[in-house]
Amino acid sequence: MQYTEIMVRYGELSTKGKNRRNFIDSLGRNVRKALHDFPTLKVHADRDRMHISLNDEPATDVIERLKLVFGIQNFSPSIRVAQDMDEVYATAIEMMKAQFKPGMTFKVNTRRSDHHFEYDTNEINDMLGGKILENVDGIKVQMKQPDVIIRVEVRMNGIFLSSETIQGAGGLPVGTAGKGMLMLSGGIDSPVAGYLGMKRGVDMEMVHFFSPPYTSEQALAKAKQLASTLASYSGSVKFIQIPFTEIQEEIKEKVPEGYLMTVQRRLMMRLMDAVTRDRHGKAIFNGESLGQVASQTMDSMIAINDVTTLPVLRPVISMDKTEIIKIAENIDTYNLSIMPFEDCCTIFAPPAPKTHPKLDRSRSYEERIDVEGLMQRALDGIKISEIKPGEDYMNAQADVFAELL
Ligand SMILES: Nc1ncnc2c1ncn2[C@@H]1O[C@H](COP(=O)(O)OP(=O)(O)OP(=O)(O)O)[C@@H](O)[C@H]1O
Repeated sequence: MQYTEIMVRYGELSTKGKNRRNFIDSLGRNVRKALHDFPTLKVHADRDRMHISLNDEPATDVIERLKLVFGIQNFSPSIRVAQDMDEVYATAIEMMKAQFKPGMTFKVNTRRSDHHFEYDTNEINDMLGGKILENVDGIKVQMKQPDVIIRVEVRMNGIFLSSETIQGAGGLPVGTAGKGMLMLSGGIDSPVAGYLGMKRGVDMEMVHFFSPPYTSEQALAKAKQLASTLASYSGSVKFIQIPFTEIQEEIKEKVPEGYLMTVQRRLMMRLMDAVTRDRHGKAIFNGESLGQVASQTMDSMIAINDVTTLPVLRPVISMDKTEIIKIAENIDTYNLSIMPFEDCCTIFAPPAPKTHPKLDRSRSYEERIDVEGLMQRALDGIKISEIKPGEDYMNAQADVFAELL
């Protein structure tokens, strides 16, 4: 069927009282961004619904993009006809025939915003229901949970018909919760944490620590590729890479082995604090899940959180690994995450890190290194780039990958 419009129903934002306008405007901006390469589309957001006029663009491509936009509860591809019941009958019958299977049930559900139209909602339901029964052999009416609901909307500019409701991504429009900074490693958990934060409306920037020559260009490319996958949910993301080699070397030299990991993480957190404040972010996000590894005990969190007063949000904190993996598969980050590239933390990880580090010791071991000088040099070496969905960072490394597979 040649659809003319997609009608979008808002998610949770309908309940947000006076913030509603802000939410609807953000959603409008995000939808336009997601559809920027379809220049003829027209997006119009009103109080209750958003209408996307397709202007002959193929609905299927637009539908795939819309599925990723947070703040959409669901949406329906629709066909606009004139305010003329004969046109309504013909289109609805065609719509029904296109999906009819023996034994199928249906009902008609009409809404009317143009109250001048000659028939009211009950009359339209009855008249159209009757025509469908006459013209589609074997179909039956059922009021409760029918297989198909033919939705009819009578508006000033025409009558809109739809029969399909496609699930949206839910959540809140990206940007409505303010800016946050994700600590993005190459692992499974942090991309999932980023996705979940974005789903709650956070405009997420991706921060990656890397340690050349101990970590390779491929490890960096992998983090960028993960950022590009996450960018599908917001249109684009900032990728902030922070050089971490000198810090790790100095810690390795001066800090006892049991506290290597804790002091490294304190320095990461100090840098996160500085970058987040500098870029007007409001919180730090990471992929920690309680008890998963040595750095993820509550004692470790006390010893590491000590260096920042910003909120450190951990969206996957209470999830099992299998639950995290399920989300990673759904959002298409899993296969990337399991590619075998060394992370800056694993290379400098001690064989037996303290799982319950002491706060006072963490502080005093950290005093052995030149925190200020090291941080300043790392901050001076930061590189920031804009990453968009669908960009390919791995192919540049294709030869190296081919050898590894
Ligand atoms: N190189 C890095 N750059 C940015 N953040 C990092 C880096 N390494 C670790 N982190 C952050 O610290 C968190 C804990 O890392 P850790 O290596 O202990 O756990 P993990 O379970 O392997 O997490 P992940 O699967 O996200 O790598 C990560 O989820 C991530 O948010």
